[in-house]
Amino acid sequence: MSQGTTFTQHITSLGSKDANIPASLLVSVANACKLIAKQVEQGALAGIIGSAGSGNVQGETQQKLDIISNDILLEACGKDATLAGMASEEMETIFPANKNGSFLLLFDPLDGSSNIDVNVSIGTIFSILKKKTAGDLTEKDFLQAGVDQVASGYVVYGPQTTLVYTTGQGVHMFTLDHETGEFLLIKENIQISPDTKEFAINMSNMRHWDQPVKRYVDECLAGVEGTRQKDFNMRWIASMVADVHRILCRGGVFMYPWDKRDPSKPGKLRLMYEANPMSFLIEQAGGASVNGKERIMTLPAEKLHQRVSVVLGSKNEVDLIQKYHQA
Ligand SMILES: O=P(O)(O)OC[C@H]1O[C@](O)(COP(=O)(O)O)[C@@H](O)[C@@H]1O
Ligand SMILES: [Mg+2]
Ligand SMILES: [Mg+2]
Repeated sequence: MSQGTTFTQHITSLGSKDANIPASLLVSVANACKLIAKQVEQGALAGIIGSAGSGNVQGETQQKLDIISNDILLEACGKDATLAGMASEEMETIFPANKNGSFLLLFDPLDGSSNIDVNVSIGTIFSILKKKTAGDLTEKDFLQAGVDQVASGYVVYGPQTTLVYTTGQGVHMFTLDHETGEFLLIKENIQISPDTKEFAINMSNMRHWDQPVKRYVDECLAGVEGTRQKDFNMRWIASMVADVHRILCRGGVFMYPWDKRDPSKPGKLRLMYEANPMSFLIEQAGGASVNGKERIMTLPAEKLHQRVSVVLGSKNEVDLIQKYHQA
């Protein structure tokens, strides 16, 4: 399709050929994200800056915008007749929608919460599954592996508001045009270069990492004089959504590995609404996504708020890190 095609046209055209594509639901998600973008742009003028003074089920302090974004998504998507129910980082359990709905929506309503107050890119991440069994909706309906996703994507609220999505037919990127209020196509079938000289990791956790991650980062830092024989650059935005966006645009590797701070936690990021949707996009763009040893998209889903270690991005780098974990 040509540049300038609206997101609604793009997804409706795909949806008209395949009933498994949640076209109307994706349009609802995009519309909700336009409303969130407005709040983000207004910042302090809209009274959205600062802590909400509450905590979520994961023990994290909620920002006002975490809650506002969650409410906007519930309200805008709950009306969609094809949606059976939702789950979110900000809600302990599931939120039923329509009895006859056939899709399930999971989201991180606001990713990069620590960046809200400092005007750095943040985003919304979403994953869509099919409801596989008839009857009342339960949490179990949501516990599906990443390979079962029928769509995923994110919207990044940065200098531009950009929507990226996949339904398993490539990865496509749209930018919000404030004149028309539409997301307009800017790039179709994005591919990530298999090699990179850029890595993203929170270096302050270095002393807590496992040996394979230490080895990989040490080798990057050794530059042209080391075994990799090339200089690497480091970027860390601390919003997964913005770090993944950079990787889709120009390659790179992103890591949030398991570390010794709390050995009982498999990682910081959440499988169902952070790692799985991003893995679907990355794989569709020719990259790879693993928890160190295994492909993230085939990991069994055991809990709504399950955590996972994440290594994703340019294929050759991810393969190397995986090899170090298997050594
Ligand atoms: O504080 P750290 O270690 O830099 O963590 C940053 C990571 O945490 C996250 O902000 C977690 O997501 P939420 O903001 O949705 O909780 C990721 O986006 C980001 O990659
Ligand atoms: Mg997040
Ligand atoms: Mg969040």
